[in-house]
Amino acid sequence: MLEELKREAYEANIALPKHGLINLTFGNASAIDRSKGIFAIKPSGVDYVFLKPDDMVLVDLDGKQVEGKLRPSSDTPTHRRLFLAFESIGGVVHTHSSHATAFAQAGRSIPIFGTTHADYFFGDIPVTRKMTPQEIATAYEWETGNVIVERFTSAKFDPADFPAVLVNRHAPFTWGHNVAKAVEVSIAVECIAHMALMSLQLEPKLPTIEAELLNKHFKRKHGPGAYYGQTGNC
Ligand SMILES: O=C(CO)[C@@H](O)[C@H](O)COP(=O)(O)O
Repeated sequence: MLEELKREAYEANIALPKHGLINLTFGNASAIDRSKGIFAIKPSGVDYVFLKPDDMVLVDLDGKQVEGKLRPSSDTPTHRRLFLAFESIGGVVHTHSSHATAFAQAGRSIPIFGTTHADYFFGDIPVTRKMTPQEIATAYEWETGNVIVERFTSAKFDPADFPAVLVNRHAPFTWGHNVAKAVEVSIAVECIAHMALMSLQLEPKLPTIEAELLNKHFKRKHGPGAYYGQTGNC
């Protein structure tokens, strides 16, 4: 069932190590078929080297596993929470890319210092609050999705303008109109985080980008007729 969806999710998952966004079995990617309310996600704990398209696990939006011999990713409830909250997205990616994860572990958003950043995000890449001991001890992965949704709802962020978040003490989650776009955003987040870290080393008091430059770069990429194709490494 849904062979094409499983293939799409598979391609996104194997792209993560190819772009240096994860090590070992960290990270996961998922793609949703909105017409069926089913998403395909990486199986838990399987080395990316051994992954096959048919290993992808199918889960519905109620959290029920509808197909797959293997256990779905441990982060499946987080992906599901995001698919339910952000109805325009078609794919979610979670990585542990080093520089973006450094900002997440430090509880820092990624400040917008330049046009590379402004091409993808309409401002700083936000970080969530820390999760409470209660949230960690109960439905941790679902609550991880909740703190992301809470961050976006409280700031009135449009998930299309900010297709990424840093989960405090954890790592980045990204999304897009399809999972290939979510992979591209994950590549951009890691590039931008690395540049931001180096910029802060060069100038610890560096102010964020001027509004006119942000508007010019973001709007020319995301305005009417903008090209949404996938690019390679940053
Ligand atoms: O958040 C983390 C680790 O902190 C995840 O990246 C897991 O390591 C992925 O686990 P599975 O998808 O293999 O269950």
